[in-house]
Amino acid sequence: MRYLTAGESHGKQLTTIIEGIPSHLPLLNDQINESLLRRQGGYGRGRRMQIEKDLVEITAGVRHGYTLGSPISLVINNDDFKHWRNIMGESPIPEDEEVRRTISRPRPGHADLNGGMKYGHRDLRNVLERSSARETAARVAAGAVAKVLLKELGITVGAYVREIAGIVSSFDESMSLKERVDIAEASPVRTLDKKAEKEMMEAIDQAKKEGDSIGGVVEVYVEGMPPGVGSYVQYDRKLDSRIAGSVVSINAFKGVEFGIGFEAARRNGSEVHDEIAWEESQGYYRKTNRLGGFEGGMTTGMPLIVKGVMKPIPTLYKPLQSVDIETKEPFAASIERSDSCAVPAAGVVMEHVVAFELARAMMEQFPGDYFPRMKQAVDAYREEVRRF
Ligand SMILES: Cc1cc2nc3c(=O)[nH]c(=O)nc-3n(C[C@H](O)[C@H](O)[C@H](O)COP(=O)(O)O)c2cc1C
Ligand SMILES: C=C(O[C@@H]1CC(C(=O)O)=C[C@@H](OP(=O)(O)O)[C@H]1O)C(=O)O
Repeated sequence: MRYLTAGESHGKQLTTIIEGIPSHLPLLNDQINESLLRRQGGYGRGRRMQIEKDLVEITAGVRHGYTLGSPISLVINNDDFKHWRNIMGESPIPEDEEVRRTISRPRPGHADLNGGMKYGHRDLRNVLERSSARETAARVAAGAVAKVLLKELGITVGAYVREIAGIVSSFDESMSLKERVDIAEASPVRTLDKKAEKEMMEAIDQAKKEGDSIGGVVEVYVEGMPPGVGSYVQYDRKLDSRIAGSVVSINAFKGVEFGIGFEAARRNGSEVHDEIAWEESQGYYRKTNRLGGFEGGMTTGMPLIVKGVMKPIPTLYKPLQSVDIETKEPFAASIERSDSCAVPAAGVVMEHVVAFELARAMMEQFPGDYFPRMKQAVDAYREEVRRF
């Protein structure tokens, strides 16, 4: 199972093609739209999100609300395109520089300069348009389909914000995923701690006022993964490693932690590893879940806990120094609009990116052409390993 996306930030539309989803999976636009809407929200977003209303059109692979087993194609329109029609080149290159809005000033922290050198684009807009996190809408669409598949298999995935600008949320870690998600979705910064929520919102306001930006940490929590998904036998089949790669592939994500994460480096082994127990109704389980649900590149059957670290947004209203590639003169970047904090939205992106990797691993492990057959195999496997 794999997916590809295409589309420029201010181009006509975003396209996602997913291959490998089994047939006979119930799938409706609304399930994808709910995810797209969530990604657009969150305190700290800029003006662009007031222009867009992300809605998916399923253009292939589904009939009468069920998947066909053929590639699924999803399209999301960019409403902002109407303002960018000339600039994005529907007609021949306009003479007027004002209309062309050519970019020769690379923004620190973005793909602009490296991408320009690599692809020979002297108009850095050709880099910016594709490297923009607008593309994450297309990835969320793919992840939303993966979430539908996982849910039918009894696997649920959610996300919330753990930290913004050094303000750390604390909460009762025995809460179920449903409890966590219900609280997060009611919070403007998608966090589980009311006190931290207020401080996080103040920090976003403050950063905005100062023309600065801030980052944070989001956490994805997964219930219902059977044990033994992924593999230890080959490096590229280790599920934790695949998840780490997919998280860092999200724009502005710079790190990943599983369970207690980097804290493991500071503790003794007895305070890190999770003791094993068995009980008739649930089978094998761990008495704690400090390793976040992974051992040996495979799931343990405990909830998965994955953190992603997002750097502050690189576009700052208080501009950073850079160099104009035409004149080689220094300049201070000028800004039209930007998010000041996209951590709450990025949590939704991470949830969907992780969901896709999990669905992919399930598809590799269980027969995946016809969904009812796959479900049967997953149920039989759950029963087998409970008694192992
Ligand atoms: C949901 C989301 C929204 C973002 N919004 C902005 C933005 O408004 N302005 C900006 O400069 N960067 C924004 N970014 C981050 C940039 O896209 C990212 O830093 C850039 O593409 C460079 O990639 P890198 O940080 O992974 O190296 C956003 C990222 C995400 C995940
Ligand atoms: C469009 C989205 O995010 C964009 C991501 C982004 C960037 O540089 O990554 C820059 C901004 O784009 P614009 O310059 O058009 O305002 C954000 O709005 C989105 O999330 O859908």
